[in-house]
Amino acid sequence: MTEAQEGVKQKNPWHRPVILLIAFLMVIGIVALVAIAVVQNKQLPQKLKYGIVLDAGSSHTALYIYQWPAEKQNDTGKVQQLEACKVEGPGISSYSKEVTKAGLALNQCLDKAKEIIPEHQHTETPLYLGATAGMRLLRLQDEQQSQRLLNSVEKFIRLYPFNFQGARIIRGQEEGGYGWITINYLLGNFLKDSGWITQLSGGKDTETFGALDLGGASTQITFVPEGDVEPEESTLYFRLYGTSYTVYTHSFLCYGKDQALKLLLAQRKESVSGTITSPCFNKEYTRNLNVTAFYNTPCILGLPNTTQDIIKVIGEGNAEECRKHVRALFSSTDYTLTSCPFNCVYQPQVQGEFVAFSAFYFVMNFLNLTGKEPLKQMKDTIDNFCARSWNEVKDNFPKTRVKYLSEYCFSANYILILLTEGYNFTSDNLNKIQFMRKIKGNDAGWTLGYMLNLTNMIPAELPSPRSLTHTSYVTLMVIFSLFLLILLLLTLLNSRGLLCRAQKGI
Ligand SMILES: Nc1ccn([C@@H]2O[C@H](COP(=O)(O)OP(=O)(O)OP(=O)(O)O)[C@@H](O)[C@H]2O)c(=O)n1
Ligand SMILES: [Ca+2]
Repeated sequence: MTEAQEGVKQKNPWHRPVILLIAFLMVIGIVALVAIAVVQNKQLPQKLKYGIVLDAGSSHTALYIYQWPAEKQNDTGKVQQLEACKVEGPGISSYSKEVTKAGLALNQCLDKAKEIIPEHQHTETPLYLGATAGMRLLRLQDEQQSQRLLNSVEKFIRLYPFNFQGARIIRGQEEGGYGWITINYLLGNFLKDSGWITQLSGGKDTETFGALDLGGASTQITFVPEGDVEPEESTLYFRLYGTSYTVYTHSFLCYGKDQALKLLLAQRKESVSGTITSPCFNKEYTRNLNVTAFYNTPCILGLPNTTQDIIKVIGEGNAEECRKHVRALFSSTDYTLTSCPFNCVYQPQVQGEFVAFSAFYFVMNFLNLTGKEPLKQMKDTIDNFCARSWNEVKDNFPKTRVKYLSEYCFSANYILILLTEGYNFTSDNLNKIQFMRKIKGNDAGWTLGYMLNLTNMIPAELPSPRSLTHTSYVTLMVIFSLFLLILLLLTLLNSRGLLCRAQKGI
């Protein structure tokens, strides 16, 4: 071996500790890259789970089927609505005189659930039935009858193979609270990014949206106020994904759209001939009311003072006048259960964004008023609609159900007054309300929140992260690639320098 060869060997770059360190770091870098890729792309076994909720509302019942990947049940936004089935006929409270029929009516939707959910999972699929304001009113009228009705419905549902968890009347506060959970869960507001990079940096809490629900027999408002929430009965405390929320909620029984219409018509004193005129229906519209059936609600104290069995309602089509009649509902103590609704019920100032669903959406969507139109434009649209004659309206919307169509003039004015004079939205913050029926393919309503809660699918604390979010994954990949590139360059530069020096015999 020549002296020069000996020199090159002695100065072989792989013999230097710095080069060994670089090589060691490169190996670590490669192992890290492979590990990240494996963790990120590992195929989780895809077992799907199912849950069923029956929403027994005052005007109708609907069955919802939810689905989620079993392994990810505590992640936010993983539960999806698979199916919504509308039960034929009215709400269950309408069957108080023929209780067995209430259960029977559910069979079509329950059969559908049996078809959709794989048979081997039927017995493990929880099924809940929650009844709302229609049943709350029936319970006030006749508690035993409402229990008999629920028992009969339960008996029928038990004929199905699902894991039935019982039928119950949910409280107004629960209805509001679960609606609020549903929309914020679907909007991803409880946790914007559950990736561990975000979590390590303290996590980012997002503002929640308030929830506005207008049913047939009650209406709910639920939101996180800026200041304190005072009365205990209007306060909900939630701890979700590591954040505590103090939420204001109130449910106004009798102030759903159908009961409010009854209150409105009960204000009118009928003439001797048994007719009532109302500015809240289109001109030329007439409706015959069966006095005992129509006024048979605990929201109205006593029947109207009439000898007639039938009262005829005649539309006048005047929105401005209609709003005056509606306003009276919010201050009147004559006919209502609650002696002092709205004005006397404590409510903190509305703040932040809101989602308004159910009848809020149906009515505003019909009038093309779901685009955050200014208050003036809302009023003009409603005024124009009410001023149209019933025959013209009917001809223009032949496909819309007459029951809904005939009430849009009243409903729109009711919504306007409820929002601005009941809940105290102003022309400045009315545009913070988004009227929505669905969020990412899921119906907005209390049912999803109810199921999430009862199946313990919303953890109080942050679940430990299992895999990376896409952002975290890409960031890590870029960092490690740069790291490897720099190491490679350093190695090249270093070995070239050494080689040159070796060749020169330095
Ligand atoms: N396309 C539609 C569907 C429903 N409605 C009306 O909207 C109201 C509320 O419907 P919904 O939210 O389904 O009420 P329920 O859940 O049945 O009532 P509650 O929540 O008070 O028990 C009812 O008066 C119904 O007639 C409407 O105007 N247009
Ligand atoms: Ca409802």
